[in-house]
Amino acid sequence: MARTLAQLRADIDAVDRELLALLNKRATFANEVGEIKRAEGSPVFRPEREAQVINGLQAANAGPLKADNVATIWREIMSACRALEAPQRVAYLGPAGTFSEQAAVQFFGSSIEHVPCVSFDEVFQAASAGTADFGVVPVENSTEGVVTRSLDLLLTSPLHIVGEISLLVRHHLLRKDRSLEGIQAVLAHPQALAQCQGWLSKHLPEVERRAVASNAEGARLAAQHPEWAAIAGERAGSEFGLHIAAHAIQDDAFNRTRFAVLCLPQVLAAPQASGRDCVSLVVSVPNRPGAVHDLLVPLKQHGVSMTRFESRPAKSGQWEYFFFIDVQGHPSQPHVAAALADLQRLAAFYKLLGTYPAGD
Ligand SMILES: C=C(O[C@@H]1C=C(C(=O)O)C=C[C@H]1O)C(=O)O
Repeated sequence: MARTLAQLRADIDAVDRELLALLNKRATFANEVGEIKRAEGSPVFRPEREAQVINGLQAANAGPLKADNVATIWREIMSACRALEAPQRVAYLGPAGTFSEQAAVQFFGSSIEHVPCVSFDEVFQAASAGTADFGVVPVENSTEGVVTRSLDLLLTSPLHIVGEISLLVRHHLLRKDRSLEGIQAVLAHPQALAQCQGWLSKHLPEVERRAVASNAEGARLAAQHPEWAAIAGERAGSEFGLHIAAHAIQDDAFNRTRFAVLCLPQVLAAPQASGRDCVSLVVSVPNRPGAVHDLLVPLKQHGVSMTRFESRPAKSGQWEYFFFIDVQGHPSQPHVAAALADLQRLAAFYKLLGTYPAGD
């Protein structure tokens, strides 16, 4: 005979008690791991280990839970276990409600200490000076391309990349009012204004577009000035009590932003191989014909695939460039190590930005 609602709920309650006991047992083990790490002076956060835990569980998952949900649940479990070892302080472009904050929470789980900053420069500074253990900054958007300030800061920063996360970015027009009537200015971070320029030109062609330090800052100001609207995500809207006057106004429905997770090598050295890894580096080449072509030959020769190639002006006034390159693999793999060694030999400037488990 089918069980009643009350019986099923009693079964769920019993399972929850078992889960709670098991989760606490897991947390006790993590605490012990923390003691060993403290004695050794080794890092609390081990992204490659967390990636292996999630990949292993997804492979073992018999369902009906979906693989994505398994990842989300365990990311939170590991975040709580990690916080027992030591709280991780994470810097990002604030205030509360930014996509950077969402990226930080999605990457580290919600058991972190938030260090909201007013600019990307301050995020780098907080993580370099030790006010935060990690920094999270956007590096690339699928509509607008690279986030130039982040790349320029990476070039000279002592921080290295230890992880990445990509978010689907949906921008809404947020306002005290629900209508588009009487809007005198639209406030947002320049990246968001650029990602919505088609919609703005069509629906609010005469309205001033005003760049502010972050989308959440725009939302905060729009909450105080009913004649202003902000472009930001849902998180910022609810944070500042605004209505969605127009939904998903970004020009590309699949608009995504990729964020890099940064820290000092003393906080966390390059993560070991997780099985699905990425290497980021920046190089420059001598200003002669064929130099860029020559640089890429070792990648082909050693069978290393390149997933990104971006150029940034070297600011020398000489039409010289830095190239930001991502390749698949880990330096512990001989073909990757050989390709990187060749690259280093050919480049006039070479800096390894980081080795880390590949994001989604
Ligand atoms: C428990 C550990 O510390 C942290 C927490 C983990 C977890 O909860 O599984 C995994 C890796 C670390 O980020 C560990 O290193 O094994």
